[in-house]
Amino acid sequence: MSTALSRTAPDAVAAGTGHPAAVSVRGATLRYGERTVWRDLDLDVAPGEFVAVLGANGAGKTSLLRVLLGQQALAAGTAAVAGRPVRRGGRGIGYVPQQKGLDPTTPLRARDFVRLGIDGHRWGPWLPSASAARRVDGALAAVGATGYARTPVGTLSGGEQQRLRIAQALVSEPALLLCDEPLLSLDLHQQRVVSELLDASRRRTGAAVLFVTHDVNPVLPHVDRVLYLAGGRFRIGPPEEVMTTAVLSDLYGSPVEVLRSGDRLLVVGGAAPSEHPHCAEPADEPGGWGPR
Ligand SMILES: Nc1ncnc2c1ncn2[C@@H]1O[C@H](COP(=O)(O)OP(=O)(O)OP(=O)(O)O)[C@@H](O)[C@H]1O
Repeated sequence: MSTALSRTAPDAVAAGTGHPAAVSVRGATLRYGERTVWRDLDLDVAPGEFVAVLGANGAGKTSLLRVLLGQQALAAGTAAVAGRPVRRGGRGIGYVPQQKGLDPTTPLRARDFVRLGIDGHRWGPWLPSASAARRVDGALAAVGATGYARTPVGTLSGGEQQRLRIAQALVSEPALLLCDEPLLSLDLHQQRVVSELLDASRRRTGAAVLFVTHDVNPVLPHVDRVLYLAGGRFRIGPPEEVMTTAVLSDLYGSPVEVLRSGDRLLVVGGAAPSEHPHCAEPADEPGGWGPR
């Protein structure tokens, strides 16, 4: 069932651009074996648009990013990036993967790790390039990592490594940024810095942002629309349309309450209906007050 509340991207980023959608997903169904994770998903993301992807553990958020990266096939439907069918290794996508600590022995300095975002796909020796080096310097500075540019990445803290992943995703100025819980491990100040950085970057370059998160609050000021996945179904629209008690209760098929405190949202309750016993437990509900 298609449950888009507002299928059209905001005028400010969609109207009159003449460009294909940054992301276009049609009638998409994702299955792992017998299990349907989500179905009949329709999603258009305009260049420059910031879409937060929300949903309980196991709702299929990371899987959606993997589909757009060409790493996961759909059971039905189509997915295109910048007007072209998705394919593995496609250029023009910056990806911040879900965080995993880097091996302490990883033989890379921080700035080399960031530079992989420019030429990591190439075989053979790196060609020194002044402009690539300038870009790396700029990306390091933007995430506040200049001070440890020469430090081996594996010896850095989780938050410091996370800043480098974000710099690596931004350094090539991609047309599409896929961010999988990019604020994890970051302190409050860095959460704000990184959220504002992603927002400024998409405004400057016209990159679309798909931002998977369990807490919409840190990015709420920047979000154009929310894609909420639950129990194989979805809702998409501006936060004020999707993040409501009525809409989320309907989506989950059980009582959910959305509370507001100032400009922050708290989602209480929610048990994702599931076609799979694996997912039949009450959802660890996203959308909480603040950083976890
Ligand atoms: N390669 C795979 N083979 C089989 N099942 C998978 C595979 N990848 C993911 N799944 C299952 O699909 C479901 C969705 O996984 P996914 O990682 O996309 O969820 P998510 O919404 O990102 O969850 P979380 O919030 O916990 O990160 C999960 O139940 C997961 O176990």
